[in-house]
Parts: sequence; C-alpha cells; structure tokens
Amino acid sequence: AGKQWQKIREKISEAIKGYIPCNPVNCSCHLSVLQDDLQPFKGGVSETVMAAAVQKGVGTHYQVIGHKLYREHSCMFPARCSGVEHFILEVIDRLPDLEVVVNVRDYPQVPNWAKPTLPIFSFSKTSDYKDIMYPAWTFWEGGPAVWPIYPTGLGRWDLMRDDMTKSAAQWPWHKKESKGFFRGSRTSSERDPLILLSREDPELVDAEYTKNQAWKSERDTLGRPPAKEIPLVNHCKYKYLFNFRGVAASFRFKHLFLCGSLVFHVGDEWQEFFYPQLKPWVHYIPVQQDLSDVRELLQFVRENDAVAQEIAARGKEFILEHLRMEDVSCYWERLLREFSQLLTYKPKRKSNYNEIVLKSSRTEL
Ligand SMILES: O=c1ccn([C@@H]2O[C@H](COP(=O)(O)OP(=O)(O)O[C@H]3O[C@H](CO)[C@@H](O)[C@H](O)[C@H]3O)[C@@H](O)[C@H]2O)c(=O)[nH]1
Repeated sequence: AGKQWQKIREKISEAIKGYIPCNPVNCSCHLSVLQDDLQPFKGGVSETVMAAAVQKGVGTHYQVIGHKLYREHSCMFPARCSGVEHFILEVIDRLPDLEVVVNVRDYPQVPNWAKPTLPIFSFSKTSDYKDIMYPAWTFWEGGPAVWPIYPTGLGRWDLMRDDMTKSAAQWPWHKKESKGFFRGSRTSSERDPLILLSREDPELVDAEYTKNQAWKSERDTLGRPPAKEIPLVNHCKYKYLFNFRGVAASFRFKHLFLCGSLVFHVGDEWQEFFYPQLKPWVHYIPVQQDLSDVRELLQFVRENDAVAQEIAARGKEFILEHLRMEDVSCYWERLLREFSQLLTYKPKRKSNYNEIVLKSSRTEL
C-alpha cells in the first residue's frame, strides 16, 4: 500500500516545499487578487464606461459622495445589498468620492470577450470573466435562506467563526468519523456523483441533497426525498468535508476549514477573493471536477491519517489567521480606494438616489 500512495505523498511534499506563507499584515495576503482584477482597468475608467456599466442593469449603482453613501432605488436582493452596505458604511469616513456597480446575483456578468470591459463588482467568477471580486454580503448578512437552520442565510462570519471553533474543540481529530460528508441542495449537477457514491457506499461517504427554495419535486433531490438540514457546526463530526461550486462559488468553503476537518474541494474554476491563497495539498485536497479520483483520495487519507490531519490543521490555521472579519473589511476598503483612483472624472451625485444609513441609526430615528 505504501508504494501505491507514493505519487500523492510526493504531490503533497512538493506543494508544501513550494508554499510561501503570506504576509500577515492586514489583508495584504489577498492583495494580489485585487491587483489582478483591476488590471484590465489600468488605463482608467471613464464616465462613459461607468454609465454603460450602470445601463447594463445587472448590478446596483452606488455612489460615495462627501463620505455619504447613495444608492439607486432598485436592488434585486435587498438583504444582499444590505450586507454589501454594511461593509461600505464601515469605512465610508476614509473613502474618497467614487461610484461602483455591485452585482448581487450569484453569477458574474463580464465575460472576457465582451468589449468594452465594464467595471462590475461580483462576489465570484472563473477565469472566463473580468468581474472585479468583492467579499460577499454573506460575511455580514443576506442569504440564501436555508430552512430551518439559517432562516436569513449564513451571515455574521465573526460569530460563525466562534461557533465553528467551539464545535471543532468538541470534535478533535481522533474523535471524528473517518467518513466523507456533504449536505446541500442541487444547485449544480456536478454534486451528483458524490450523492450517488454515498448511496452505493454509505460507509465511505454520507452525502445527501437537501431542499432549497427552488425545490419542486424529488427530481431536484436526485429521486429521493430531501434530507434533513444539518447545521455547519455539526459537520465537524466528520473527518472529510466536501465543497463544490453551486451556481457560482459556495459560501460553505470557508466554514468547513474551521471544523479542523480535511476539506475536499471539488473543481478549481470558481473563485472568491480569498480562494487563490488557499493551496491544493497544502490546505485542502483537490478533487477532479468529475469526481473520477474521489474514491482513491478518500482511501489515501484513510490510510495516511497523520498527513491528512496536518493538511486539515494548515487549512484551519489559514482561515483563522487570514480570513478574519477585519481582513474582509480591509479588503473592501482597499478595493474601493484603489478602484476610485481609476475613475478619470469626478462622480456627480444623482439627485434621485437615496442616502443609505446604518440600520442601527435608522432604528434610533
Ligand atoms: O443541510 C444543510 C444544507 C445547507 N447548508 C449550508 O447552506 C448553504 C447553502 O447551501 P446550498 O443550498 O447547497 O447552496 P450553495 O450551492 O452552496 O450556494 C448557493 O447560494 C450561494 C449564495 O447565493 C451562491 O453563491 C451559490 O453559487 C449557490 O449555488 C451552504 O453554506 C451550506 O453549507 C448546511 O449547512 N446544511
């Protein structure tokens, strides 16, 4: 068996040897992502191009003028806009005048082939898109709602971090079940092979589809009744936790690491702003998109428990140290500041836009 695993062991030691831990100051760890995303706009963003981005109607238009935040009336998902506004308002005293279009749908909106390249902020994309990635609303609030466990969505990453860390303490590595685990809805059929594997070999993997708001019939849960929802804190009971893309990247990825379990990350196309600093074999186990290698990988980690535990520990440490709430706020601030410097004109306040104020001050009124 030792021989059989030589290749995977080599991949792991190569990855660890080549890994340079990032600078722990503020959010500097993630800044190369911001630079890459803004690269296409280095020549400046003109008033005409910004107007075209607003016109396209796939995002919500925000303006920061004189340290106040203004927004067009419409927002496709008000709770998501609210999550975005939390982060902008937090740093508004330090922002110059600027305007941005924030797409709060799941899917990115600026394919590489489209000309001119429009500046549109989206939370997730693949290398086929030029959207500018922003830290998603979910770090604060905004859904999707998952009944009955997260009726208003995951939200409050700071509190979730604490809950997950507490749960991890109750499930140290040696107490965890050596099983793969997944719960979630069928937002992408790329998840099907794992659900089928679980039906075939429930000792190896426990993976089931739950309902989401789009659920109509058992077809949406691959011919079986929907499974009961399991909160993320209860995922910590298992050693191997699966992450998949959904419509775009899935919010669960960051939480899974905090269990101190080993993350099996399927496919590598869909990104969020913090993904590029998480490295395959160093922080997680990369799985082929079609899951063709999943059995082998599960067998490998079962037979190489110490190696598996080390990868899990590095993944957890990375999220604890480099994806704190202050890193998220810091990234928002840097992103907005650097973007504002690309505007080649002075934004003028639209008179029909409403000022957005913090919810807490709204209730005080
Ligand atoms: O039993 C369950 C079911 C779901 N979840 C969590 O609930 C969230 C939503 O899960 P799921 O219904 O599987 O949706 P995802 O596919 O992960 O995310 C969808 O929703 C996101 C936000 O809109 C989008 O960004 C994704 O692209 C889209 O696929 C995830 O964090 C899950 O970990 C649980 O903790 N336990």
